[in-house]
Amino acid sequence: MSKSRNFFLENIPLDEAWSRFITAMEEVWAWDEMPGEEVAVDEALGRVTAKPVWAELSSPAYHASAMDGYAVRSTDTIGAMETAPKRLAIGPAGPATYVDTGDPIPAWADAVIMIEQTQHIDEPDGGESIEIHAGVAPWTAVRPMGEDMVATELVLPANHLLKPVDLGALAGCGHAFVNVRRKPRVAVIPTGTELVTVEQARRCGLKSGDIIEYNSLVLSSQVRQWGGIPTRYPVVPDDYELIKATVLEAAAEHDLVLVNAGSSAGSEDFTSSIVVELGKLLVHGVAVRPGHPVILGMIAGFNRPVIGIPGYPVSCALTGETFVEPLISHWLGLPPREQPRMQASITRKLLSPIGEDETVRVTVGRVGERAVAAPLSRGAGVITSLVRADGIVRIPRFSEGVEAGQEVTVELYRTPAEVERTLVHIGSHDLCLDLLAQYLADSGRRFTSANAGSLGGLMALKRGDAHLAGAHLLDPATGDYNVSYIQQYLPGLPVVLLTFMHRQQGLIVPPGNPKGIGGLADLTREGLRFVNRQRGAGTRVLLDYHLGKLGIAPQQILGYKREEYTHMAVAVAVQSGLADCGLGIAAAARALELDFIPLEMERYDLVIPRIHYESDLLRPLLELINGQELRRAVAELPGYDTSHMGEIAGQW
Ligand SMILES: Nc1nc2c(c(=O)[nH]1)N[C@H]1C(S)=C(S)[C@@H](COP(=O)(O)OP(=O)(O)OC[C@H]3O[C@@H](n4cnc5c(N)ncnc54)[C@H](O)[C@@H]3O)O[C@H]1N2
Ligand code: MOO
Repeated sequence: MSKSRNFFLENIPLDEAWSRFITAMEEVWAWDEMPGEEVAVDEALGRVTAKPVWAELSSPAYHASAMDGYAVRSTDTIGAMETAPKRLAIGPAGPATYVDTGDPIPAWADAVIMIEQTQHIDEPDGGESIEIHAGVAPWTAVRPMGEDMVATELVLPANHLLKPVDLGALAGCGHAFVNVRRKPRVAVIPTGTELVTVEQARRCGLKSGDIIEYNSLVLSSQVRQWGGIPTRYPVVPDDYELIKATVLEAAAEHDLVLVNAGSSAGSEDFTSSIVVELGKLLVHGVAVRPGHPVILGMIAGFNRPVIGIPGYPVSCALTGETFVEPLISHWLGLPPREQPRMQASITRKLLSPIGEDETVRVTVGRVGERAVAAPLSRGAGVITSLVRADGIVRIPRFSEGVEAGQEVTVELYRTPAEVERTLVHIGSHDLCLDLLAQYLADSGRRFTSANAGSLGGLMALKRGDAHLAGAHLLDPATGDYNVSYIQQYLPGLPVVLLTFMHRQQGLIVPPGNPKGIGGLADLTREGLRFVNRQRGAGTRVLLDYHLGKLGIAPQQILGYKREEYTHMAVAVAVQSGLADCGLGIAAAARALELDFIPLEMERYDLVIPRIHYESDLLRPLLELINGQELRRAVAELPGYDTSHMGEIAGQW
């Protein structure tokens, strides 16, 4: 069998891929629901019934008193009135007998009178009785036998996911054990010579090319969450025979084998060839993105399905959701999981290739009357895009994308109630916003932030896509920040300009400043490579302002046209040696242990439309900005000054 690389990736629509997979499983009975097994009821939470459950015993098993009081015959109480009370002697055979809530009522009784509605009388003859002032209807305050469950009655159907109350009902009607579907056993095999465990990384550090292995952690946790039993295998290096042997061993003992990475066309991507050798390759390449190079196949002999899961972490997690979850649900007799959905307006244009269903991760919030969805990073390696995602939007393969402002359906990872208490920030990003988010969480608010640069933030406010925008736009003419930009770009929109903090901008240089850079005047030096920020970024405006003052033209600077989108990206360019310096904030330099040459404290404001400024939703944010706690936390970060925090720098 050839061990050569497989360059051929198909583009099979998702429905077609599923139908091939299901047909192949049906042929060998691998698509059948899992068989049942008996488990004790106190072990059965989250399991799924394999058979209907019928009550063994009735509950209650006798006519029970529903109240503390006296059991009576209802006929003995007829005629009792406020003006003509009746007396009933207390005795074991009636006409009145004391019972507690839950006690069986005597066979002769058919009702209970609550103790508060009786008056106790000591009779002269030493006997006791009660006086009642109203008659009672039959079965008053009595829980008749079988009120809850009658023996032989259906208590739970088959294919029912057991909740805590279900377990109570099962025990209550006499079941100590319940027949539930066996949990599917799923092997999770991470492959890749570059992979190291997080423990190894902590012990020995990371060498260039090392990647911390965590996809198997994600996949096995997904499997467990969806009701299967994962086996997380140790990393198998990129060795054809080793991977093959592991897959075979796993197939013998599991219902499903997941092989992670090695799914595409690289020199060490063996999974598809191994599936061909061990059984049948059904699909290699599905028309979805991320997750395109997915492999679906069957291992002959054991008749086990195998899924080759792409290595990129986002592709891996989404392939789990797309293929593993529905399979486990089906085996357990459950319908595929359905996320709550909502309509939202997308905050920016998204282009998407025709021919592939694309899954875009978004944050979601409600800004005024509109729900808005802001796209997160589309990189298949950016696991934090899934961590931060409030939901996903699917762009169908027939479409070229969506326009800004277009309505889309979001499949939510959160509850709609969480979306309602979300503050949406679009604008320039700063570390302090993360701090703000932490503090806001204590007040029950979520804070999502999309980095669109200062001007991008103002544009988002104009479209009604955000509650607030962080901005640090210097006006070269006045030396003031943001005011003239708001007047120019947001005419007619009532807004409040609230100062958040001042932060140190300066030149980020390698440790020890090897090129001896002293300031912006040095940027024109022969051979010195600069890295710039994108147009519309406040930092870029600041640079241009100072270059103007120094009489330096952009053409004089090598790398002026090389643009990065965040402070961190600038710092990374310097750290990796791609540039000798870049303009950015002190915090970014500090994060990568780079040196920093201070240039100027710039003002960073929050631009907030008045309608949101005065809303209940934003009140905790204003309280934080005006309080001491957040101020102290920001002041502790290097390069920040909080002496103007909370001042109103303008309002319109
Ligand atoms: N020439 C082509 N190259 C690639 C194609 C293609 O069609 N033609 N497809 C791209 C797409 S799309 C994806 S998705 C990836 C899939 O890659 P593989 O499944 O072959 O996985 P690797 O290349 O081994 O790894 C990709 C990436 O993910 C990291 N990784 C792998 N396993 C883990 C793990 N267990 N935990 C954390 N991270 C992991 C790995 O180190 C790589 O960085 O292929 C594209 N290329
Ligand atoms: O399919 Mo890959 O998963 O797009 O990144």
